[in-house]
Amino acid sequence: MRFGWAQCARRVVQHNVRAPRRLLSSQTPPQADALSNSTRNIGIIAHIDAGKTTTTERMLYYSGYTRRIGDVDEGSTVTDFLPAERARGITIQSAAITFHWPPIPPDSLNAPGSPQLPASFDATLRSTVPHNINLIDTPGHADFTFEVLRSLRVLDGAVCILDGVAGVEAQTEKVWMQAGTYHIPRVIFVNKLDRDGAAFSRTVKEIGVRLRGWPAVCQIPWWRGGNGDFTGIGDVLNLRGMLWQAGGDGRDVEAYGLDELETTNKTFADEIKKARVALIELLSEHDDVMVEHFLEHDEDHLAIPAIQIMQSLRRVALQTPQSVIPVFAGASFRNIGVQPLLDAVVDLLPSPTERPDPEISLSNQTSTLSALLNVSESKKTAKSAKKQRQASEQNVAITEAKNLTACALAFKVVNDNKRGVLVYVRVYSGSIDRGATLFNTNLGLAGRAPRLLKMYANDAVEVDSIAAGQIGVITGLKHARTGDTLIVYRGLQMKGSPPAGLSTLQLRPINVPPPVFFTSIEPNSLSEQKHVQESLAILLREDPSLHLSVDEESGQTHLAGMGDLHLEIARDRLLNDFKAKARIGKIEIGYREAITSSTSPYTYQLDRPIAGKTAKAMITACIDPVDDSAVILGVKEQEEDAEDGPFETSIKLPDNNTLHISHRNLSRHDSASHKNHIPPHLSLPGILHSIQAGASAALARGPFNGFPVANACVSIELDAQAHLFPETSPTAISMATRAAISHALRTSCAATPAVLMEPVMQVTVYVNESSLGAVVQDLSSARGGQVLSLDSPISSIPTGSSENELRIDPSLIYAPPDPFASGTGDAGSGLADADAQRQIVARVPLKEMVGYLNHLRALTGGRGTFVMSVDGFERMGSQRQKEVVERMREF
Ligand SMILES: Nc1nc2c(ncn2[C@@H]2O[C@H](COP(=O)(O)OP(=O)(O)OP(=O)(O)O)[C@@H](O)[C@H]2O)c(=O)[nH]1
Repeated sequence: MRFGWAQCARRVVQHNVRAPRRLLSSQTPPQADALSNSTRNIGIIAHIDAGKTTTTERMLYYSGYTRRIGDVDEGSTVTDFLPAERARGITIQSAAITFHWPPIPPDSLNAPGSPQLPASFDATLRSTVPHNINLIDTPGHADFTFEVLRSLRVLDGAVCILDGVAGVEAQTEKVWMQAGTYHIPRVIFVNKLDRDGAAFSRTVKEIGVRLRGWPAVCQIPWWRGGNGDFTGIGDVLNLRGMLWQAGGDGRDVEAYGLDELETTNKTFADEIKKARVALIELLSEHDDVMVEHFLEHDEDHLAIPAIQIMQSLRRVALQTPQSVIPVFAGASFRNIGVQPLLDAVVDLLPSPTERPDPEISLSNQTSTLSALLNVSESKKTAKSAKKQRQASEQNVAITEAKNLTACALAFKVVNDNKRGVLVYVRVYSGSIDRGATLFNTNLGLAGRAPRLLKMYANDAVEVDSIAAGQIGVITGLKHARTGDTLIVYRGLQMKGSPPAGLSTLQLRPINVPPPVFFTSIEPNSLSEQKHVQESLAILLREDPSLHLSVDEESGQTHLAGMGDLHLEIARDRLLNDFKAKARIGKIEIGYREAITSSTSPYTYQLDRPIAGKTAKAMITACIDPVDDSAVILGVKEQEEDAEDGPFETSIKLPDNNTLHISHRNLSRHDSASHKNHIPPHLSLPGILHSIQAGASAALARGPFNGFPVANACVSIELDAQAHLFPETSPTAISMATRAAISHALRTSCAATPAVLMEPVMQVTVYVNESSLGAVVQDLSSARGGQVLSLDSPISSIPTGSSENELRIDPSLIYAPPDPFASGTGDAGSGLADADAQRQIVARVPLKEMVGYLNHLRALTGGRGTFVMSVDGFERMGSQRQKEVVERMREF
């Protein structure tokens, strides 16, 4: 008998909805709450090539957004729309697309309002009502980890796609853990089960061991004909087999009930029952309500209704930390398994209203957004003068919070050829209306939002507002960058700013890792310079993990980034997308240099015209090395508040540098005393800002070989009466600071030479036992690395979050047998075999890791993989340093 899934298939076939853009423009916006509840902000995460884009294309097709399925290999996908992505077949930028699942029926396209949600989902699956899905397809390549991180911040849930042949790969593990640190509930889709060598069972066991969660197998593969042909799935919740028509577009699906399967394919029917028992047992261990259902149904695993299982799965998937991971199966390239995955997104992943309150920082203190909006939270007594002051600033913010009408995070900036710069935002509270004045709390600037858009990959629809919980785009913002917080404040004027405390409100910022590769950029001619600079400025707004500096001596511009592919893509975008005419140098490793001796204070006096106006300023600077041979990655810029007394402040700069500014005659917090010392046309915050800008510029180019300076403490002594004049402008202060510090750097280097520091990576290599010796030998001898640990993945669980501490014995995980697996138990899991997988963790200089993948593949018969991230910068030995310096001279 055929039944069940056909109903769902019909839903897809019949509702062949066109792109839903008409819908948004014609429809009355639904109530914000209902909209939030029916919204899923989800990301697709995985290792490179697992099939994220291929799966996303199917999602768009089945939802009715596209009328044909895009193909990665033909370069016709919707989400990978950049020419560089299409040319390489990889995702570089996370694309944000909105669609509905299940699709909105064509006959209700013009109906007013959005689909009504039932009062409760006790008796109905969520996936029976159309939901609004904002999906972000993220890159899988390690060079774009920052792109993934900034997307994770705005997601409420994620689908992790695994390659059923490769299993859990190195980058998957990394992104999985990153999503875990943001407490993002995740489901897994084991893809590519149609490929030769696909091993669902081994993959499921790897999920348990390497992703450190209990896999809840919701579907099992249906291999037909005894030859491993993957044609459908066994639906463990609904106890049925689902068969996709071979070679079709995936809309023709037939369902076979357990009774029918018992007669036609008993082994498969038995396996579905076994999977059901395992699922109920697993859920009962983590969900008391499931235990009750089990008892109510006379301890019959097969008698529990699918809806109760789905509700239980949802409860456990939303637990923090997530210890149960729902697992689905398919082959998106063959159009198998994508619709049930979409149902799972709606049924199992949370709506924005079910997510933890977003973290904020306010006047250097962390809190949450709802605590800010809830005045009572603020009235905490503070003891020290410093704390009282901070509390009072916070109270200002909190009493004024009633006027905060929206708070959003700009998580992505894209330059669109047709529409100009698009700023993608996630709104966390209130609603941004068209024409609203937004205050950027990172830049301290106000700007208007003339147009608001909803994005359908590279297609856009204009909307009147973006409500809380939604992802949308603002056009026309001149300065907003990725990572900036935008607020709407009642009564805010374009030139004004919100009250003191509120103007410092920031949603959780992301630390940008230090760049480790760089290249030089030179405009082909003077007339090209402006366009090259403007194009670079847009690239930097889009991607804060790119860094720009100008080498004063050679006049060259240096662009630094996270990896060679990262810079290669930036170069392509500059030359091909922005049509900038420039010469781009070779990609080189970004070293740092550290001074080794202190200098005495040196005063630089600037007295020359700037832009036709007389400019004067004096700055006294000295510099000390920080006694630390390895730079700890501390790139967060943070101003530390000094206690009361003479004015003193320390600002942490990237690369373990510190800027210390003092002024004997000023009091830290008595602004009345400032008026007596600081010329009226200047302000203390403005002066500090100019000094910081000058210091950053000076430290960007070291005295030894022009690499950025690391591990230095710069002290600036400011004497407003002696150093500031009526002709002193912020630019003059910045230039004088830069000159004073550059002089100090040269003095130090002349006394004792500076030393070079090189980026050292933490490398995790996954190899089979048989290649372990060769790889360890290569890492530690040929590459000068230091092996830190050598484990089978099961015993190498890092400590940290409690999620990471979950250890799972693979023999306790249920997984159906793979068609060609041998032996029992862990057969095919790759975990108990003699040639089991091993994990090597080592610290290796980045220079030695260039081109490592090919070498590793040669050493391991193509089976080894690795991930790496910057661990810090370390002083180089003199021979190594000499070689690098000689090579740099050629460069
Ligand atoms: N046989 C088979 N191939 C697949 C399947 N899904 C994806 N592929 C192929 O795998 C390759 C990578 O697919 P993508 O969708 O680009 O993978 P991705 O995860 O988006 O890759 P990045 O964005 O570069 O990380 C392409 O050649 C796809 O055609 C599948 O289910 N079966």
